[in-house]
Amino acid sequence: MVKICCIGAGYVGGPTMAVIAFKCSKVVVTVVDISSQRINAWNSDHLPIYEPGLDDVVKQCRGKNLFFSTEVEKHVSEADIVFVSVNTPTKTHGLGAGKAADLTYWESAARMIADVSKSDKIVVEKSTVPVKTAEAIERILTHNNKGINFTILSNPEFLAEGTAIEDLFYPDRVLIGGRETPQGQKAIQTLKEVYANWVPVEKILCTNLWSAELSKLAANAFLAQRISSVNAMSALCEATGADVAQVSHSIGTDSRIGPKFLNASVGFGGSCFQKDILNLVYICECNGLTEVANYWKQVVKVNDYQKTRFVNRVVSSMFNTISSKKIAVLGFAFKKDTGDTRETPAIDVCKGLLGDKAKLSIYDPQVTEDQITKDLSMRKFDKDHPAHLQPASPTSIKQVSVVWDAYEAVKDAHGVCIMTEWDEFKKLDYQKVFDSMQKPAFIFDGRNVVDVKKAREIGFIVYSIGKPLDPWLKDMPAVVA
Ligand SMILES: NC(=O)C1=CN([C@@H]2O[C@H](COP(=O)(O)OP(=O)(O)OC[C@H]3O[C@@H](n4cnc5c(N)ncnc54)[C@H](O)[C@@H]3O)[C@@H](O)[C@H]2O)C=CC1
Ligand SMILES: O=C(O)[C@H]1O[C@H](OP(=O)(O)OP(=O)(O)OC[C@H]2O[C@@H](n3ccc(=O)[nH]c3=O)[C@H](O)[C@@H]2O)[C@H](O)[C@@H](O)[C@@H]1O
Repeated sequence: MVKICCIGAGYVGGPTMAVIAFKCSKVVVTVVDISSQRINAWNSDHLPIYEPGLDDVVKQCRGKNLFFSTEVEKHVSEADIVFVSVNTPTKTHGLGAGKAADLTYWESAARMIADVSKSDKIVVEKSTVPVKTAEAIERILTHNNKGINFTILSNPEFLAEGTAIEDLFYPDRVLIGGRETPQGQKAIQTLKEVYANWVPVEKILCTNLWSAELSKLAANAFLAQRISSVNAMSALCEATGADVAQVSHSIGTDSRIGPKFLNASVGFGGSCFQKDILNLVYICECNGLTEVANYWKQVVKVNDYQKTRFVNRVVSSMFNTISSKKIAVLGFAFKKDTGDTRETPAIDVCKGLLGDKAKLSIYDPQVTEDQITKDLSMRKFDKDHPAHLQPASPTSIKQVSVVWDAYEAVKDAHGVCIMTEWDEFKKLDYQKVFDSMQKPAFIFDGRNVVDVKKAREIGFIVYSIGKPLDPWLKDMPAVVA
């Protein structure tokens, strides 16, 4: 029986290991974490993350060949293959602060593996790491040379939150990078055999270590770049009367461009796109590639511009002041079907609105009040560190209330900002919403979920990203400097 241990029971470690256990009955998988709270949740009926289909998979294997434990050292020492899926956030201080990846958690995991191991192991980079990390990790693993062979592989994860189980069941590809040595190739083969239990072999791509590490950063950069490209177009659409949905459809039917990832929005969020691009920028700068670094930096800049543009639309539309006005914020998660709020555009938009002294009433079906309060009081980049390093009890913010119903949020509001494309926001009774709001009633749709024509017929003044502007908004400046 192959024994797998995964260090890090987060959004990646939890679902990926659950699927490996589910698909490979002959493999025993143990997921370990320093956070006992997280492990307890994995062992309970209320899993620590919301992900469609995850509950079923976990229930079917937990206690059979899938285990969650805080006994990190014990399970690492017993494993044949150790996946490392810990946080790799953006550095907040020191050299490379605000750009470079913080490898503190990875390094401490690697040191622990080296210290507790008594047998040969394959160590798999599951976290997203800078290219060449494997070299540093190899040095750490072999520092106290006890005669144990560690073979390092890079096996980056491409799942997206909200569709993690589907992505893991039917991946576009699985990528495994290893050293071009007999030992490296043998390790690739061992990991390949695990995935081959359910992934067609032609979809398992094998490369050298550096290609695998860099491919992950490149994939996220390309995906984010598409969103920034379409968002840049959305600004031009608003200025010219073109409709960004029509433009996206028109260009997406070109098979060379393709239709996916062309939805204009208030900006991309999530724990990875920004951090991975900043990391890529830093690596380029370190290699003296300033022009290349600047090229990728622009993807993040346009994303920030899109959020600022949105806030400025809200303020300028509402007579240039939102001071003391109630604004309903529908959705806080960075996308639908997840409760994850890391780097969600809602944080920057809410902070922008609060900066103009608005009163916010926030509703998200999956995000707790505690989480929202934490997010709005935390510094940028702090969010992606392990939970035990984050502020314990955030102080509530006077101007913000969090409610558990969309209709409650919009009651007496002057404006509604839609921040997440939850299906339920498409199905709201917008006549009822309109009736309960102050007039004129505004909708600012950051996700293009509202039927603009219908909403205007009801009487709303509607701003929808990249759509032809409401006559009310036409002469308002899109971005106030
Ligand atoms: N969230 C996502 O959708 C994706 C994330 N990734 C990458 O995967 C990595 C992990 O991301 P997430 O799962 O989202 O992070 P996460 O924050 O949800 O999970 C990381 C876990 O590692 C634990 N941890 C940290 N140091 C530890 C140590 N020394 N020993 C034991 N446990 C430790 C933390 O307590 C935490 O529970 C990151 O590098 C990320 O870039 C890659 C693809 C998708
Ligand atoms: O490395 C990672 O963490 C993962 O990052 C993304 O996955 P994720 O962030 O979970 O979700 P996405 O579906 O990519 O959405 C990211 C953000 O872009 C936004 N988005 C996405 C698509 C689009 O057309 N427009 C748009 O604004 C989403 O609303 C969301 O805020 C990638 O899609 C995954 O392949 C990758 O593994």
